Amino acid sequence: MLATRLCTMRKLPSVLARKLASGTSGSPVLPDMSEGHLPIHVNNVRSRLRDIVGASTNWRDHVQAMQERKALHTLLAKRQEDLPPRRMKDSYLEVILPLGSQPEIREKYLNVHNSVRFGRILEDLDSLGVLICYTHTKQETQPRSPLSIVTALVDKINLCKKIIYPDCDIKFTGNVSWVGRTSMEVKMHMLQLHGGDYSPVLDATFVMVARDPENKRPAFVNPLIPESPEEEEIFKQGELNKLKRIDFSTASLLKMAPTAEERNIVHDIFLNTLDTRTVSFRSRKLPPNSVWMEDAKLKGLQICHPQERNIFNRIFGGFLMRKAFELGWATACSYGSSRPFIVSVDDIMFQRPVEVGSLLLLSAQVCYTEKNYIQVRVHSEVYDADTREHQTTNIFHFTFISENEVPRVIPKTYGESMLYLDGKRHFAAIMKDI
Ligand SMILES: CCCCCC(=O)SCCNC(=O)CCNC(=O)[C@H](O)C(C)(C)COP(=O)(O)OP(=O)(O)OC[C@H]1O[C@@H](n2cnc3c(N)ncnc32)[C@H](O)[C@@H]1OP(=O)(O)O
Repeated sequence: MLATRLCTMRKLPSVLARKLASGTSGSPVLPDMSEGHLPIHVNNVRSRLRDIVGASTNWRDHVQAMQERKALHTLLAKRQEDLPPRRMKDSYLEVILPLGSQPEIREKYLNVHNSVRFGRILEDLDSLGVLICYTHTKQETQPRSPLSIVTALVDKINLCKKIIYPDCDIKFTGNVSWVGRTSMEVKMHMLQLHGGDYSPVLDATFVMVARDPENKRPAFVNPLIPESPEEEEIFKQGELNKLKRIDFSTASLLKMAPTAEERNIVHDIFLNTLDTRTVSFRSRKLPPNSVWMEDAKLKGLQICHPQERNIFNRIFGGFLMRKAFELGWATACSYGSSRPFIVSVDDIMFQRPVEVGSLLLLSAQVCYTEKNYIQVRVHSEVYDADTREHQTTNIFHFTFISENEVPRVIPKTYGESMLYLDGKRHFAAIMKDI
């Protein structure tokens, strides 16, 4: 039994590893070092971003820096057609996180299990994604970019390694893979050095949106021209991803009733939890090896200090992801009573910016389980203490695999049943992907 479980855990990553190695995950754009694309040290990514937009390094100067950015408004293109098209390789970047060769930077990335904190990787991916978009939209004649490029969506991050080693160099690569009018899809890959070779660890797809210098209205970005049949394929996939996202959101359980099959699932769960000794719809009994959904959640609060701001003086998306991931991980850990490993992150929507000074409330809920897998949803909202209003800022979806088989999570109310079905849909989409 145990051997079968271990096999399942190993099989999942190797399938993705083969996909990554064969390039089917969308990375045929080759590094073109001759065009000046030298690898960047991870510590320089954010300083480069600050230079590109002219962000202040001290919070006390942020109002003045924002005023100066306002003046860049005149540099925005009036039509997308006025902007020169770019190739995929124009935005290709490589970033090195030298955990092996520079031990002094390890501490920031280390967790207590002697592996790398995935939350830190989320932060690095977010900064790199934005830098890739600035590289795509760079105009040689403009020393400062008038664009404010923000993360709108983490479409997916699929991992093919359970452990990220804290003492081996990491390389991130990525480029813009699809462009709309004001939005850009970015594909990124992370590899780790073992025995002289870099092997794949994860691949990620983010969507970034360009806004005006005050971050109030959308702004046009340079078109993207695919140059080869492989790039045509990647571009087409970007188009399909956009349509898939629209379909997924149209069929959202917040807008539409569940399908007939899903309704049956919910009703079966209801019947299985009725107490047969009392003829009542109200008397519910937890089946063996199960946990009520209401007992499978954790909450957290974050005060959003200026230290966590991004280059636009809002809270850094990577920080929000790290906090949500860590709460999600703790929830999975406490649920499964063993160490969970992240398998996939999908569909993180950044619905509205989080202002510096906000009170950020995070709620993590185990919403679906299957064998060793735990699907966790983290909801984040800002709370305005003056008006007592709550506003949702993000929804995060994380899939973990636990070392042991976990109990089934059981919804009791209709609302919980919808969360369960939403978690099941996310889980099914992930399993199809890997
Ligand atoms: C260190 C530096 C890092 C900096 C990075 C960050 O930290 S950023 C911080 C974290 N992120 C944020 O704070 C962003 C918060 N969210 C927002 O501000 C907003 O929701 C948004 C700007 C993303 C979208 O605003 P709107 O919905 O009003 O935008 P609008 O409808 O005009 O659409 C503009 C373009 O975005 C696309 N778009 C909007 N939401 C999308 C989504 N969830 N997934 C995919 N694409 C999306 C649209 O298709 C359109 O593209 P086309 O025009 O191509 O058709």
